[in-house]
Amino acid sequence: MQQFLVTGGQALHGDVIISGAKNAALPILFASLLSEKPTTISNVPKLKDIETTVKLLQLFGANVNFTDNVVQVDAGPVSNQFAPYDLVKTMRASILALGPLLSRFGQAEVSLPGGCAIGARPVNLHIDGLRKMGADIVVENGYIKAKASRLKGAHIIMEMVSVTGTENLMMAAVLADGVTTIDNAAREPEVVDLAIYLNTMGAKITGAGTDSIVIEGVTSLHGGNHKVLPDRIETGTFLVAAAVSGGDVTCRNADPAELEVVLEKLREAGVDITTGPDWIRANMTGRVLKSVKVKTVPHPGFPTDMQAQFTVLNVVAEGVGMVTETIFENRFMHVPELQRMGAKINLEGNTAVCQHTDKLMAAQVMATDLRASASLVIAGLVAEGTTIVDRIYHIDRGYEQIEDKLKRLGANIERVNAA
Ligand SMILES: CC(=O)N[C@H]1[C@@H](OP(=O)(O)OP(=O)(O)OC[C@H]2O[C@@H](n3ccc(=O)[nH]c3=O)[C@H](O)[C@@H]2O)O[C@H](CO)[C@@H](O)[C@@H]1O
Ligand SMILES: C=C(OP(=O)(O)O)C(=O)O
Repeated sequence: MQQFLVTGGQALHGDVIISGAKNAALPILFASLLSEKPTTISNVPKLKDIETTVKLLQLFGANVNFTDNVVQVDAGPVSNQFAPYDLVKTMRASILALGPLLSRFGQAEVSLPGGCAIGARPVNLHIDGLRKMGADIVVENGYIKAKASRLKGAHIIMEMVSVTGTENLMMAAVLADGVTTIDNAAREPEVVDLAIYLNTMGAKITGAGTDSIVIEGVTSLHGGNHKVLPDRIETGTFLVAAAVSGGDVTCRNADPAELEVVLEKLREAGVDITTGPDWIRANMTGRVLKSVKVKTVPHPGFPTDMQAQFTVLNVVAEGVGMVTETIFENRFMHVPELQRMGAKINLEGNTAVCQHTDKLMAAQVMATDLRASASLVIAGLVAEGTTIVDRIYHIDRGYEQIEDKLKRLGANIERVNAA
């Protein structure tokens, strides 16, 4: 098992190149199953979750080539619609195979993904939506078994805003008979990127980015090329690391429009934020970090995937900061680990009340999920001594070459094999 050793005390300085978004690349790769023709997807981050997705696509029978952040998929030969537990358990987003497989082949059997450290994470909305489109679905022995000779367009009102739920139903609707409307749809930039990719292949989707998406079914898709949008959460993570360490970092290949609320919160925290068309600079030199109040909500609100990073920001900042989590019921697993480093945080229901902590102290801490891991690394950057972060396979799910990128900014971080 690998660990990070992070020695605190260096302010981050310089430029960092932002990778393509994991949460856009994943649905887009699964969407390639909808076409019999080859497609090429670029700016795909090299991550554990992407490797898992490639394995799943290959298992279904697709020819996949992944070189230099470009994935070529030929899903023409796909003949198997079974997603086994062994692969699905390592990546919840595997549920995104369900919509495309069912829509193109009339059948799919996908393991239930189950919960994870941040919560129960049910998939009832995916199943309900597909049933509304005429699918016959049973859930037995831990598998979702779905059949439909051809899905039919339907009016689906999502009970709650679900990102992958919206994506799964949008993909399923692309080859359905008739028009599907998804109301109370997720508005995340990754949903928009998926719609752009699908439209490039001949789908007829309008309204992505609003809460009402309309999909006019077509009989087949052609091939196409698509470049995945920049990862807004990776961007936000580096901006927070710059702020917390008192540094000056410019994120390149980034999109400020995707991160408006996060940038607003960083400005409120006293960070000098400047932006250009494809860059964002966070300069903290000679400035005082002030605590902020954040509450996670679906896009365009403050993202839950930035919550753990802002918890650390609030611990280091002057004053009392509040972080309220409304999306997932258990997304504070980083709090006890940060407390082990001396962070003054009180959990009051779904709010973390963070008091300014003069000095964080290095400790051995355990990563529990992807963004919790990022928060521990950021804390390590400012703690006194060398922090050991265990279970960094979580961070490898979602951050491409994080230690190399941090080192280039001056951080003292090493990946080692645990003794
Ligand atoms: C691969 C990917 O894109 N992951 C993101 C996606 O996860 P994911 O798509 O899994 O998250 P959802 O948007 O579906 O979850 C939002 C809320 O809806 C609930 N829910 C969801 C589906 C369902 O069928 N029933 C149900 O009750 C969830 O438990 C949660 O409380 O959006 C989350 C919220 O922005 C992000 O944190 C994840 O990084
Ligand atoms: C929670 C996340 O991912 P996933 O939905 O894949 O678990 C995340 O990206 O922070």
